[in-house]
Amino acid sequence: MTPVLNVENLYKSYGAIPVLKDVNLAVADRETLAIIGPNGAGKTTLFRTLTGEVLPEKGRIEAFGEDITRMPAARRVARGFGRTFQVARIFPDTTLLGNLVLAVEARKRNAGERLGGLFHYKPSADTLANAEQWLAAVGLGARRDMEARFLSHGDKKRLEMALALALGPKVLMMDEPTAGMSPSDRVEMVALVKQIRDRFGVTVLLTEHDMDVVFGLSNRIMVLNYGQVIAIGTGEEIRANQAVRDVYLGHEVQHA
Ligand SMILES: Nc1ncnc2c1ncn2[C@@H]1O[C@H](COP(=O)(O)OP(=O)(O)OP(=O)(O)O)[C@@H](O)[C@H]1O
Repeated sequence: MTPVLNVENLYKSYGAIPVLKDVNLAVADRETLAIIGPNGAGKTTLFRTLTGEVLPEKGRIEAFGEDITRMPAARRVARGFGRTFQVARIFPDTTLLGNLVLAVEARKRNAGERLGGLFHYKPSADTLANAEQWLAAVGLGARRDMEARFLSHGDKKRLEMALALALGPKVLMMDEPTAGMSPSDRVEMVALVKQIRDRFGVTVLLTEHDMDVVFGLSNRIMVLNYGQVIAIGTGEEIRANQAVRDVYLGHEVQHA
């Protein structure tokens, strides 16, 4: 089966400093893969080459069999790459429902549908129903008329997830989905991601520092160190890997 994502010999440097050194990776359909490693290992850079925010100097990225190495980020979204950010990107002064209406309409526009004019604009019943469906999917249905800025940090991340889902992703890319969250919000986020991926059949790629989240969510884990892949495997394999223990997990993993 063609992998959802196939990365070959990806190389990126900033000035004289190589940040990704010939990274190879294949991600299977519906897999959840976490990219971990010490600070500065290149996780965010790798993530951004996949979303299209950073262009590699060498190597190739294929998605669903198509070469997307130089494809702009917006077109990747239209190809099925959804994403969330370390700091949730939402529309703070708009209601939750209003946020979702914008996302649903963006998807329709991507699909070539014509929407109403700028003046006298009113979302269609279909758009509203869709928007409500996504809010409900992340557990925010009851607060549809609240302005987004009043949500807690954890709920802003839920809203952002609904925005990403409303664009119809096949791959959901999450940059530190639990950054800055309380332990209870983290547990809820893990449960939500599991529920979403099983219900909608999405492939999930994430970077994350919290090892409970990483081991709790992932089918496979990739470990980067100084821009090189030092290990890739299941949670058990990664826990048992001496090189990974030496550079990253240390004694922490013995308690995980
Ligand atoms: N735009 C840039 N210009 C110059 N150097 C950069 C740039 N972005 C990242 N770097 C450098 O590239 C290296 C890898 O950074 P990257 O952010 O990808 O690491 P990371 O593994 O995500 O780290 P962290 O866990 O701290 O987020 C670091 O040494 C960083 O300082």
